[in-house]
Amino acid sequence: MSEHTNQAARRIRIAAALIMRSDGATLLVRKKGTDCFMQAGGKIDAGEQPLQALARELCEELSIQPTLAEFQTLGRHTAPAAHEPEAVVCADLFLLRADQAVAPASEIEECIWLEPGKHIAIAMAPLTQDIVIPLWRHILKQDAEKQ
Ligand SMILES: Nc1nc2c([nH]c(=O)n2[C@@H]2O[C@H](COP(=O)(O)OP(=O)(O)OP(=O)(O)O)[C@@H](O)[C@H]2O)c(=O)[nH]1
Repeated sequence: MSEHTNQAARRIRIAAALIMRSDGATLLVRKKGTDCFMQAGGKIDAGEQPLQALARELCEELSIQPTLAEFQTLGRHTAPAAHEPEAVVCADLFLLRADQAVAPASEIEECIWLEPGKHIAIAMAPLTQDIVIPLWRHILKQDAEKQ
């Protein structure tokens, strides 16, 4: 008899931010000991709502404290996890338009602002590369059409 195995990928539930400045630039972070850039945010703790988790992570990682009303939901998205080949991240993604200075803290080693139309050669987590960057470009296009 053949043996059937069900090796569903482990799901990591996170809340993550697409942070945009008024000039259209978007913020990516690199965590300590890692080599790829990703969204600010992190795991949703037991009993926490995604937005609550995100607000906590942004305060810890970037020293910013937006009000919950400043976030706009961008839905739930799944992608291969950046550093864990057997896992996927399932992310509640939120848009935050913010011009205040960010101060990387906690586990964040580096932050970069990606500017529209400028190419920077950096490694990105799959969620960022495949989902967030296309969403960012879509939002930039919508913003341009409104002007
Ligand atoms: N924050 C964030 N994590 C991501 C993204 N993409 C992605 O694969 N991940 C992965 O999702 C996991 C999030 O865990 P984390 O370690 O950043 O979250 P945390 O600060 O709440 O974790 P900890 O309290 O366990 O240290 C990591 O394995 C991270 O590599 C992303 O865009 N943003």
